Amino acid sequence: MSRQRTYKIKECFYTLQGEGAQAGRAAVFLRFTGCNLWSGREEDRHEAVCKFCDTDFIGTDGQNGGRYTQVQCGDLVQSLWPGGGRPYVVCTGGEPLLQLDEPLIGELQSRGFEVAVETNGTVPVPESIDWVCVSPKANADLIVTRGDELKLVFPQSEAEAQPEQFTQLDFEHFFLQPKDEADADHTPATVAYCMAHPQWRISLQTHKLMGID
Ligand SMILES: C[S@@+](CC[C@H](N)C(=O)[O-])C[C@H]1O[C@@H](n2cnc3c(N)ncnc32)[C@H](O)[C@@H]1O
Ligand SMILES: Nc1nc2[nH]cc(C(=O)O)c2c(=O)[nH]1
Ligand code: SF4
Ligand SMILES: [Mg+2]
Repeated sequence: MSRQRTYKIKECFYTLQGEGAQAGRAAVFLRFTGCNLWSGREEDRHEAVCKFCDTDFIGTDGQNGGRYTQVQCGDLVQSLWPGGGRPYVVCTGGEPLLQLDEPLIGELQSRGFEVAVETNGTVPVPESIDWVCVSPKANADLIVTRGDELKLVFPQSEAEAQPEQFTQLDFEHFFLQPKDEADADHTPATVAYCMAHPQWRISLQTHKLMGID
């Protein structure tokens, strides 16, 4: 008996894209389980490559979470779109490119969806994706050097994660996104950097400001 591959989905929900050049646009978010830069367990955070993550991406216990085949995943995403407009799905995680592949992208596109990805840039990007957002991380090999937007969390102390390291790469948009941290407000420093370096725009996490997912 042949077994169909399944995708492990943490959660899937309909909201507005909060960040970057598509901020404000209605989107289905498809959050994949797992990441290559952190286990997702709080007790491992201090030794993770990526230490500032704001997301729970372990397991399949979120809203609409579960293991889905390609067609089931398409059904789920399509069921959350209200109709009208240009259907938009943002694949995120965790690191979505550990699982998202050409067959699933094709499945979503065949249902009329424009397919976006939020990636840390350490995993090759399938050619057919419509919108690529890369968010580089210090101490992680950046292999994705082109795309639609580069969205750097700011500040990061390491030399290799300074904004100047990325300005020659082949992206349409360059964003700095203030690092969301419990006891510090990094917005003023991000504002100052963008004003001093006009190639960069600020990306606020507007969903958090609006109190939506
Ligand atoms: C949770 S990540 C998932 C996708 C992928 N693993 C990545 O890192 O791009 C989604 C976006 O949130 C950003 N992000 C994560 N933690 C953040 C924080 N504490 N403050 C601001 N942005 C954060 C990431 O850099 C990325 O742009
Ligand atoms: N509304 C909303 N916009 C987002 N943009 C990127 C997100 C992510 O976690 O990848 C995110 C998210 O979690 N919610
Ligand atoms: S790479 Fe993305 S999902 Fe992974 S820990 Fe960092 S911000 Fe979170
Ligand atoms: Mg998020």
